[in-house]
Amino acid sequence: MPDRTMEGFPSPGSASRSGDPSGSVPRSGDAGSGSLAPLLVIEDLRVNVASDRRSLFGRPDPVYAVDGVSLAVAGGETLGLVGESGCGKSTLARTVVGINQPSSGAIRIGPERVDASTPNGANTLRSTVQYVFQDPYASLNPRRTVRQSLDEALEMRGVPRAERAAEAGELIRRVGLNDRHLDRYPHAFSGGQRQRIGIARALAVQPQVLICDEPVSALDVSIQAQIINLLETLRDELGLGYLFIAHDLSVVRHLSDRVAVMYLGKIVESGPVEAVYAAPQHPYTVALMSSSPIPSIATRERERLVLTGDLPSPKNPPSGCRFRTRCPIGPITNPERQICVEKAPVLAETPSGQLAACHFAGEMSMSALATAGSHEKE
Ligand SMILES: Nc1ncnc2c1ncn2[C@@H]1O[C@H](COP(=O)(O)OP(=O)(O)OP(=O)(O)O)[C@@H](O)[C@H]1O
Repeated sequence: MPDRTMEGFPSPGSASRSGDPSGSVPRSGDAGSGSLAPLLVIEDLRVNVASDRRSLFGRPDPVYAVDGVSLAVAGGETLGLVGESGCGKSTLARTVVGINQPSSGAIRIGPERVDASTPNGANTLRSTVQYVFQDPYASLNPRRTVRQSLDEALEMRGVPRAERAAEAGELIRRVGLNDRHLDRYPHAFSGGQRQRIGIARALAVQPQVLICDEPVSALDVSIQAQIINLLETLRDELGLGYLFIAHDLSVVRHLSDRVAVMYLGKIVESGPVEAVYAAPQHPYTVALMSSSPIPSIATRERERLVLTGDLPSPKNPPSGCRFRTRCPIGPITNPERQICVEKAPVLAETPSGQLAACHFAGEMSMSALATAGSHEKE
């Protein structure tokens, strides 16, 4: 297994992890959990973010911020989710925990389909999947001490009152704080400590899956490493599955077994993290990777692929391939690229073992960037 350790991210657990599915071939058509039994399964999920209020002009047209996404996360593994701002990562994550309602598709916990709009489904989700927010301060009640916040979650789990103090102590120590922190309010803590408390609160319900939505991007770099290491340790010790959303590709690479790349509401590439980082098959992934300062995926004389234009709006996605308006493969006027205008590509297995949704998958590589049209040298 390749060494995934990096400066600032000592990784005691990852070297000995035997369940790494990097070499396994995911099921065709989704970003599946490789050879491990999936805990959380997202099937063909669509999420309409248009307001459903009627106006004089009737109901607005649907706006699918998530449009046909299938993913799976197994216990003890991390699925990284990357893509530029506005591609739908948070909408997907919020739908999985029941904050947003799906328009269609399914969410399963193991074999059981859960519907967050029913009391039973909401309960199942709350007790199995927990959200770790980018800003833990926003998720902690400023008027409650840490003990009170943990107590609430422990009560929800049905822990008897007499046992809660001991459990709260265990939880706070598990995240690297200590008992004297329990009777303080959130404002008394630093950002990193608050994130530890947010994680302790998530753990209090004994979830199986954590949705980590940019959990370290608001923290100082030195603190980021500590929180990443804590998440890694918890995953390995408790067998948790993580859906890990981040912009920092180095962090995603360090923590993830597999990675899924999202563009305008759809997964455009997914696979074992080493395969995707070493040889991205979708031109969007190539562009993302080329803009990231990760030494091992950069050529010696780094080439940077610069995408032109902004991410289109999900209100009005391009026909055919959604990436075609920014695709660096070649002019869309080329007759051979008509297919990109006419037909939406589906995720299909590539020779290198990952899935990519591109009619020309693999035609643009990191090493070919030097000959690509829109690139810069650093
Ligand atoms: N409640 C809403 N009403 C209207 N549009 C929305 C709503 N929620 C999300 N969107 C739109 O859906 C798209 C996806 O947003 P989302 O926040 O999920 O993206 P993201 O990838 O998580 O971005 P970031 O990395 O900046 O958090 C965006 O175009 C956004 O404007």
